Amino acid sequence: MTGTLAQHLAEIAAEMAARSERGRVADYIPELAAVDPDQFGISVCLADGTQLSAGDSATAFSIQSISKVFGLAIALGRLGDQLWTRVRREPSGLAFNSILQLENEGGIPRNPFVNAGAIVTTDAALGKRPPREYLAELLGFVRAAAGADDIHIDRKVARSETETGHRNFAMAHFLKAQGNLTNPPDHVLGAYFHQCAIAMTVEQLARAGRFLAGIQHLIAPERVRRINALMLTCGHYDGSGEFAFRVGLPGKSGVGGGILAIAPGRASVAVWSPGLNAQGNSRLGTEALEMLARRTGWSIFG
Ligand SMILES: NC(=O)CC[C@H](N)C(=O)O
Repeated sequence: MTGTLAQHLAEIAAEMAARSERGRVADYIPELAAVDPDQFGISVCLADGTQLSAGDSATAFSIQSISKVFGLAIALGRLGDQLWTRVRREPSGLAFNSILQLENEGGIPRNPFVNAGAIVTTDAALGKRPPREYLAELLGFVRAAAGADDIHIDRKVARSETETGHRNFAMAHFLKAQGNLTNPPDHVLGAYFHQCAIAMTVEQLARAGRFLAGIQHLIAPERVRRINALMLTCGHYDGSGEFAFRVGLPGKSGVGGGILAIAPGRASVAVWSPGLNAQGNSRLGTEALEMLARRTGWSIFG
């Protein structure tokens, strides 16, 4: 299996390196606009402990919204099912940063992976603590999951988004007005922007996802199952249906071009290519996962 898998990964990386249509790098966060789109990396951790990688697998990138998965794990650990009184579990059918639904639906975000839902989840994970303390817990969790100490927050990316993230400020203030934030909006967003600015390689990210594949035990299996359900239905925003159709795995994307995909019981997979499709998900990352799922038969739908 590992021999053929290594071959699959090498072939996928070679094919992705040759693509000319690579999507558009996120430019609404100035610091991310400067990333070279000509990069691609993939890494897979298997249940037997093997890890195989190809392409730019040791280059750190901004994990952005993939961090929402780790933040959700921490919020659920602190609040348990109480979190679901403040955020729902339905796909939004709208862009990750859309404000439209929030007023219509009384300040209760559709799910923890759209920005509004992640802002509420971050507020819940913060509790009454200063953002610094929450970020230390989050980094500790990610480092423990990845088995790596050299994972850091890229402060330039965090600052870049703090200076330009006006849509997120608008949402946080609206949530506050609706009584769905306990902390001041700037504290919550300080934590949120810094969490999004965690930089990791696909090798580290694939290892950090093992607990979601059930091949490392970090949180209760019941929570793992639920986080996977949300990744499948909401992890790619208004591209979630298409991702389930093409790849058939729970996945979480970020505008840095990373995707974490989970083959339950089998593997944790991380891909990265900075160019995005119209829904803000990695264009080549999705294509690579589609190829991998087809070749391995890992789709959860058989
Ligand atoms: N989809 C994403 O990765 C979005 C995360 C980004 N930090 C934002 O809030 O806009």
